[in-house]
Amino acid sequence: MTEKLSDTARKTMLTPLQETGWAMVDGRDAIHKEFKFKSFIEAFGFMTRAAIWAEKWNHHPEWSNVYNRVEVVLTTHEVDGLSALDVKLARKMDSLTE
Ligand SMILES: C[C@H](O)[C@H](O)[C@H]1CNC2=NC(N)=NC(=O)C2=N1
Repeated sequence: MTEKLSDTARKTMLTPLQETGWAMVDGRDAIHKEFKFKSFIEAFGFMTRAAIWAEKWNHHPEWSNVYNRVEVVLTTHEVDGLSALDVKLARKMDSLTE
């Protein structure tokens, strides 16, 4: 059963993500990050690679793409807030840009 991140988990798990550009969404228990790429094709390729992991983990982002930018919001709808799955997917997305 997916659970909301505890307060202590938030401190230990979200702090490193803030260092890579993730931030809380105002008014939502969710995190967001804008990824910027050299081109539309690079942005779309990132989305394709991330989509494979999202499908594998059955945990999907709320995201939009404008040209070379991808805006990503992560939250867990089942618990109406952040869970470990959001942290996992955020870390994976960061790794897919390297
Ligand atoms: C039925 C399906 O397993 C659920 O709707 C999954 C799909 N992907 C999901 N993605 C996210 N971000 N949160 C969820 O609660 C969620 N639930």
